[in-house]
Amino acid sequence: MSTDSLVKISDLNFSYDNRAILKGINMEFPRGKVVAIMGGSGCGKTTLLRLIGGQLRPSSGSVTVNGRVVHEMKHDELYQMRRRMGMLFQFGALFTDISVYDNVAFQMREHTDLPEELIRDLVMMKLNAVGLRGAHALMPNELSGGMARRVALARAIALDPMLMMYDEPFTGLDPLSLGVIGQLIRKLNDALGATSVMVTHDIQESMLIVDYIYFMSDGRVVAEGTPDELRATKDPFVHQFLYAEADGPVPFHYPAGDFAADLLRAGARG
Ligand SMILES: Nc1ncnc2c1ncn2[C@@H]1O[C@H](COP(=O)(O)OP(=O)(O)OP(=O)(O)O)[C@@H](O)[C@H]1O
Repeated sequence: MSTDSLVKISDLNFSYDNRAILKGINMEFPRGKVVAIMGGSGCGKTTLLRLIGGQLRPSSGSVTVNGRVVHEMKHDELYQMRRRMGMLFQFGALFTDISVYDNVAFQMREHTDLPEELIRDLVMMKLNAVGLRGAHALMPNELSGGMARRVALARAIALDPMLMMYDEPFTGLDPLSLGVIGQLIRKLNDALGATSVMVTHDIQESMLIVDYIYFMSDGRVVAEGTPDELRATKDPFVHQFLYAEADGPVPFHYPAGDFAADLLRAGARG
């Protein structure tokens, strides 16, 4: 495993009251990689993400992010770290009473002092990256489920996170949207120079885009490897998860006008 991992999880144990949820977890997320965590319902995947984000404290062991032990961070340091994490949760709903544009601008306005003209350029770039620049004026109720997920993705990358965490990013999507979101997760990770971790049940989609997969069962890592290693394995647990299905090509960009004109209009507006 890489010695230059953004996230390192060492002998991590976590219990709710007396109930052990995570039992001696060891994982590494090397910089620049996309890692999937899979496993049955209730095996502790979401709990693990919350420990990485510092929302929960380990019973023993540690999570290290960017060289710092998360549970040893002071309040301010934790806040700074979280600003550099993008999180996309399955039900991470958009604000319904403001436009697509304002949803993406929200984080930038909250957390930076950037002038509105610059925010506009950045919002348009983020929306362009998810193929929805042309949809900037729409309201959330005018979007399909897949489009809403893409806007949430644009919002999650608004502040150029070093670590992206996805919790079930594919749930509830049709197969075409699912393929688009999967490709986007990979593309955005690489474009941002970020590191991504994705909790998911969708092994088929994950195998196409991730660098490494951890399988969890009952709070433990029971199998791990690259997609190629997992395809070749005889491990019955891994086999149980594997199945084959193909997705077709989809139009990526929502219809949009000229990008340069969109950016230039920022000047006229300011
Ligand atoms: N706040 C809490 N208090 C007590 N137990 C909890 C709490 N949150 C989660 N649990 C329990 O911890 C276990 C692990 O939950 P977690 O959400 O991490 O699982 P998961 O692997 O993400 O499951 P799923 O795939 O269904 O989302 C579950 O048995 C759950 O009931």
